Amino acid sequence: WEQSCIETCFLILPKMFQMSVEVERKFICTEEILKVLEKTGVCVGQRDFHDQYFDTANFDLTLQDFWLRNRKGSWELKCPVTMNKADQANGGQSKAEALCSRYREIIDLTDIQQKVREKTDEVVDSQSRTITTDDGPKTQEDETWLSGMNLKCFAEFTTVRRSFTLEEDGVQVDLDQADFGYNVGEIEVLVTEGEDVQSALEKIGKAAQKLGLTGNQKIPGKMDIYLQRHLPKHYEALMMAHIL
Ligand SMILES: Cc1ncc(C[n+]2csc(CCOP(=O)(O)OP(=O)(O)OP(=O)(O)O)c2C)c(N)n1
Repeated sequence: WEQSCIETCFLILPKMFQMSVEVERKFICTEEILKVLEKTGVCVGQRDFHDQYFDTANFDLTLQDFWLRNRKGSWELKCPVTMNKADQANGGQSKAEALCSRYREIIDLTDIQQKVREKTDEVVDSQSRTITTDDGPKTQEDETWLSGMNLKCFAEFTTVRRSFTLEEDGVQVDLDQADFGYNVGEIEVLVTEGEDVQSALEKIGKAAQKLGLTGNQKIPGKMDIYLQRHLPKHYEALMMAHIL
């Protein structure tokens, strides 16, 4: 009993708290929207960060909608979230959902390496190539595991981000300026995995209305534009696979 309590407290609980799902809607921030945001939101700060994104030469991760990045020295893996039964019963993708994206974020390096191995091994298996199992040391700074899994940096850029909070519980609005010349805003709500995503979508819908967002087209993110401009082959492969 004692052992299982220790495991729950030190091994399982911390990981449960890390399993967050990010629901977000991107938008192009016009002068009018900025005015409303500055009036109704609270600016919680400005920061800049450098992102490096990694994949294999065959785009094995991104073609499965997995996005591995290093931001300011920390590893993050964004994984696609499949629709649950309640969402399917709700009639599949609603209008609100069509404008939003949702990803599960893994930040524990061991979990990231395991998931990446799983995702790239599937591809390796199907092509009958040799599987590399020794991933090397597992510290945030040690990057030898990347070459062990044939991962290379394919994109890197710096973003200046201004963040605001809105009245709605847990709604954050970020205004990003990427150094390759693309500005994009996002309304974001974090939910714990398994929680009802519908309430997050509703909050995002209300925030969008408040800001006066019009149009019902999904707005491209920084990576979409980066790939389109700098890596057309990779971009085309992702478009063909309906990832972007
Ligand atoms: C609109 C849209 N954007 C990105 C993707 C896929 N995708 C490409 S790169 C990528 C990873 C990060 O994308 P994004 O959330 O746009 O970056 P950022 O805002 O800097 O991250 P945050 O600070 O919020 O964690 C994804 C999920 C998609 N399917 N649709």
